[in-house]
Amino acid sequence: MKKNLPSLTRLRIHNRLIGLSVLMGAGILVFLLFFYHSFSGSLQREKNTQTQYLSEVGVKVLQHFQQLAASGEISDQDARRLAIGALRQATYGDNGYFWIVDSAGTMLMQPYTPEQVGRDFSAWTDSHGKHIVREFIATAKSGGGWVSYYWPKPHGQEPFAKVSYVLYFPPWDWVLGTGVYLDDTRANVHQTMFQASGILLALFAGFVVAMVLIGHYFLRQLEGIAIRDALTNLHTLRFLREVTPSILSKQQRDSHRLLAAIFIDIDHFKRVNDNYGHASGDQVLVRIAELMMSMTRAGDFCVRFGGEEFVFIGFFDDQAAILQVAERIRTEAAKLRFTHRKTEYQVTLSAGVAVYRPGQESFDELLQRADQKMYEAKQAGRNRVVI
Ligand SMILES: Nc1nc2c(ncn2[C@@H]2O[C@H](COP(=O)(O)OP(=O)(O)OP(=O)(O)O)[C@@H](O)[C@H]2O)c(=O)[nH]1
Repeated sequence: MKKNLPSLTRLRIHNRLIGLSVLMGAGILVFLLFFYHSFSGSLQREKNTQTQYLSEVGVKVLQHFQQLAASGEISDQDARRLAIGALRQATYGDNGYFWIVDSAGTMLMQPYTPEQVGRDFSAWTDSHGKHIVREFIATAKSGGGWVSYYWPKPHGQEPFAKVSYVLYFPPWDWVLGTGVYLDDTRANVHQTMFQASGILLALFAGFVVAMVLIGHYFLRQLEGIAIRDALTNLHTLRFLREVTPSILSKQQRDSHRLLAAIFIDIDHFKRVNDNYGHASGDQVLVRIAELMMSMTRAGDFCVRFGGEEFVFIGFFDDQAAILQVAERIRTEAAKLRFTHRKTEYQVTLSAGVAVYRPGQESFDELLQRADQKMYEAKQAGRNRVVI
């Protein structure tokens, strides 16, 4: 009999592991959705803060040149020209740039559409009909802030949703703005999400592999506990219950062979414990178990049924073969020599044999009959096999 957990138990454990993995996968998906939602929100806020910060830097550049003019180092006209020149060069990010209008709505600087410079945009509306330049001026003059509108990207015609941070520079009566296109932010979110999902999926895969390996390890440990008796290393009664259906179906497949149970009980075992101690009793149990195991062939197996009761389950060609095995276990057991503090002692055992009657009885009834035969062996004087 293979040393495996019964298939039903294995199936249950596997189903639980699969269920756990599916649950974890769903958890990761929910986490990714939540992450996507909160990350796109916070990235948008972060980009908005950046545009504010850049506008403030832009105003500092204006201040710098304005102060040079105020100190007389350069003319006011040169200061304005140099400031515009510096900010025209200062592009950032994917499609970021500075622009400047005056408070009358005239475009003073736009790096990508220089033909617009000098034109009056005060009445200009974006593709959604919004008077954006008026809003720039009003927002900037009231302390600065963000304005949403539609504007083409550098080197393009099609307008895209954009958010600009606008600030007013009173000395020159200029409005300066910086901005981000919302779809650029979204593209950033998608790229980051793609990377994050890759990392998470790799971690998840690693976790599943680790879980399978750890699960496999504990399964092996459990198999050992559930299948084998700790003292004798024989199969447990629980294991016998689990494999009963497969024993019976094997019997149906090999119906020409006899399925037999040999019920074995050590005679006067209580005396061994009483006379030589429990550890000696354990030693006897271990040696008898080893003896039984040595008699097994492929398909047979031995079970520790109770304290000093064992069952040998096997398939045999005929009744003589069953009796031969039962007798060999009995006679070989009687030859075993045990010692306790230089005192030598031996044990005998009684065995009851029953052959399965297909269609007439259950497996439990087979065991009961074997037990009954063993009882008869005890009654008849012990150290014998009864069939
Ligand atoms: N050492 C040891 N003793 C055990 C173990 N399990 C059960 N026993 C002992 O086995 C003994 C069984 O005694 P009984 O049921 O009276 O049977 P017996 O003395 O073998 O007498 P018969 O079966 O009538 O021949 C008890 O003393 C139990 O304590 C075990 O794991 N180790």
